[in-house]
Amino acid sequence: MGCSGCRGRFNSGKVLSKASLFFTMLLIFSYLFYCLSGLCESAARTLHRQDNFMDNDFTDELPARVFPDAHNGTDAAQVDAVGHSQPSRSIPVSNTFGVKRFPQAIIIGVKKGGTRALLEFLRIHPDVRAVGAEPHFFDRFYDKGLDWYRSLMPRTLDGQITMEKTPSYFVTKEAPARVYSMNCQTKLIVVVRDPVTRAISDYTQTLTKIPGLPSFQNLALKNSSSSEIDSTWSAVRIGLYAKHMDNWLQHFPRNHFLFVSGERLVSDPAEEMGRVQDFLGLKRVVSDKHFYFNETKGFPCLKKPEGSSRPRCLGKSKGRPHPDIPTEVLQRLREFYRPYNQLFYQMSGHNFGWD
Ligand SMILES: Nc1ncnc2c1ncn2[C@@H]1O[C@H](COP(=O)(O)OS(=O)(=O)O)[C@@H](OP(=O)(O)O)[C@H]1O
Repeated sequence: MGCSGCRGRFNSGKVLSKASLFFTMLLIFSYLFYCLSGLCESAARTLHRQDNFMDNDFTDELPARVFPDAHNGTDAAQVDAVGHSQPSRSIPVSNTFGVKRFPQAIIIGVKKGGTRALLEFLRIHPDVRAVGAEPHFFDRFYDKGLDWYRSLMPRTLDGQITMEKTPSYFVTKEAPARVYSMNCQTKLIVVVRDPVTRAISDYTQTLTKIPGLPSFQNLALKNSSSSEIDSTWSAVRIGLYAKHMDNWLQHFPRNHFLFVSGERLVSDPAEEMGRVQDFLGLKRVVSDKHFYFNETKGFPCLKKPEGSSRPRCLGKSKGRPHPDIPTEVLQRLREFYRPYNQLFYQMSGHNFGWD
């Protein structure tokens, strides 16, 4: 009895353990099948993405070294329709699939051109994976070595493109040779914007950090009695696109570059994204169905993705109101930039119509 009871228990135990083994195997196979069909990867990416579309004065300017979590978005804030950050509630997902690769494409500039918008729009694409924060490897942290740089990259599966954006590369003398020595096939994207508005945008950003900053006109002109532009001021110098481009063209052929219009990225993001996807050899997945114009923000934002409660705009540091600048100073700046712009139109093969 005891024995049969035991046997009985043993038998039912055997049945139970067989059943549980069967269900465990079933679970493992289903999970493997799910992952092999790429679904678990995209689920993980969805969670990362929701975290990564955040206020960018925060991520843009924080190098990877200081805040490594910004790269996978695990400690990020979410941004609502008008750019208010909210604490992230999603579960961090550790993604161990794929391989960390050097970026095949880099957004190298220009500062305040619309680089964050471009990167975040690209991240909707299932074949693009990008670092959240700016790595600043080719300008500030080059001595850390290529292995350090690669370690910052997200893992990618075959066929996916790794990307990063650091707008200061465009104006860094050493950057072209350094990028070339990493990979001479690197695709380079430059988001350009009218250099006058770009300078004001740059100044507006500095003003938020240094409230007692002299006026724009004080900094832009060599002295108050002359109308000579001070091209040593970084806000002015960065806008000499032809000069910086010349440095890049010493190392890379023209067909390695794509010039994105910062203005059109705002007025017609889908069209501009079409060009970018073609350049990267990607299927045109990001299209007008992903965007809507947010009246409060005054900029295009991403439509509410499936399963998310909120549409997504860039953070409040993107699309700040600019101070009024005297007309004669604007006029003077336009004259100053005109010859450089003309040269840049020739170099890029595109007239951006800033004059
Ligand atoms: N969709 C959308 N939403 C918000 N802002 C947008 C968008 N598209 C382009 N822009 C413009 O991007 C400008 C900031 O450029 P960057 O992201 O390159 O700045 S940074 O260099 O990374 O600091 C930012 O400049 P400011 O308007 O001067 O703030 C915007 O004009």
